[in-house]
Amino acid sequence: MSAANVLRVALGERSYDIVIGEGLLDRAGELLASVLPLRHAVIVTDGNLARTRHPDRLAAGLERAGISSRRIVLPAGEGSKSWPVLEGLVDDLLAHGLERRSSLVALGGGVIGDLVGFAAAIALRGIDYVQIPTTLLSQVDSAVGGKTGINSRHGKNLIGAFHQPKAVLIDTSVLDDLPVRELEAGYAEVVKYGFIKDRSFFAWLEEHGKAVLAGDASARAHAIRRSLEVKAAVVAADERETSGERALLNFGHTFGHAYEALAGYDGGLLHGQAVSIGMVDAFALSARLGHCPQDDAERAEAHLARLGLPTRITQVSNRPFPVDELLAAMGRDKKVENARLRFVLVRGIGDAFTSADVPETAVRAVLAEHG
Ligand SMILES: NC(=O)c1ccc[n+]([C@@H]2O[C@H](COP(=O)([O-])OP(=O)(O)OC[C@H]3O[C@@H](n4cnc5c(N)ncnc54)[C@H](O)[C@@H]3O)[C@@H](O)[C@H]2O)c1
Ligand SMILES: O=C(O)C(=O)C[C@@H](O)[C@H](O)[C@H](O)COP(=O)(O)O
Ligand SMILES: [Zn+2]
Repeated sequence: MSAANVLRVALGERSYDIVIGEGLLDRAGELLASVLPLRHAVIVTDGNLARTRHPDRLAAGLERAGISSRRIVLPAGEGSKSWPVLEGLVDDLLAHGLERRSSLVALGGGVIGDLVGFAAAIALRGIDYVQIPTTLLSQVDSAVGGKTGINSRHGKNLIGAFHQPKAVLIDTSVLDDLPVRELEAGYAEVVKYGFIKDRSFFAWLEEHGKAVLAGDASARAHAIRRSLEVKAAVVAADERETSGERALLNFGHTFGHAYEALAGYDGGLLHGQAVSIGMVDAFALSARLGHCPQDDAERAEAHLARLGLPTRITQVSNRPFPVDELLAAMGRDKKVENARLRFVLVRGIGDAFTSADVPETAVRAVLAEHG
């Protein structure tokens, strides 16, 4: 077991640590003791993870520090970010004597993290929870920042709450079990940080991205750490996405969420894949509007393609994605203000900004060209 490194998310009284290292599940009790006051935890995980050794490792790790646990296993997949699954989860918690000082532990990818975080936000008007992310996507993105929630038939993540975790425990070794397709999808959110904030990180990824996906421990550790540094700084600067800074983390998501909504949650299109395609659209839109050099747009797309990520919706779906339906879905984006869409655009790789000054004709042109 290698030494852990720690990153602080600075949010005043809601501040918390992200602890990163290999094999940390086995040390969960020692590392989480200070945030589990009742010495008991409810571990919520999904059916795929339940078939791995990780829930047992976590329970044993907690037990070693005298912390008992109970387990709830939910169905795997995006479909679980729904009212029925949320209701079942909260009902189970209440039926088993949940108390105000009880803590939930989300062991899983972004689906479990978003859902458990939301359950924690609303049960007894808010209890504590800890994130133990097990996918690349959740380790670099969803476990941090307190965006929790479920999907609606009206759109992605439209119901939820900001509710920060008490701690985030990242055991990078669990990624060894993650299917390659999931690893690649998570990589989209890694490269997003380079696109929006850090051109030299992007250049590093061009050189080492393949090693990250191949499981090279040192490359993986650097990619996760740098991603979290960017995310933690953005979240600390704009916790509730009010100043525009946090909206930068939504790069590619206005397009991506529209693809996900039209594909149907659990329709086989992964969030990271949709974000990859959406980021290519956002680069094309930025270039079309004269903000971004065409060379940068091409360099970004080439990298995603080389790393095995889709860059066009037609590569991952045979279904039609009519431009009017995509635009209607985009109109339900949470960044809409006065019925006007706000886009995250780039001046080039590493320099993102938001703009409401985007003619619909330009968006239509990008969608028509890329569909
Ligand atoms: N809250 C946020 O800030 C935020 C950020 C990004 C994405 N998200 C959300 O995250 C979700 C996507 O998360 P995801 O990509 O982690 O998907 P996921 O949670 O569905 O996990 C992907 C798959 O991998 C399996 N799995 C998880 N860990 C595993 C492991 N270690 N070994 C083997 N299998 C494992 C899961 O069972 C699932 O089948 C989307 O709903 C997205 O909207 C939220
Ligand atoms: O943390 C954020 O802020 C993000 O936007 C991160 C995104 O990667 C993530 O997909 C998030 O859930 C999208 O947020 P939403 O507000 O558009 O639902
Ligand atoms: Zn995302």
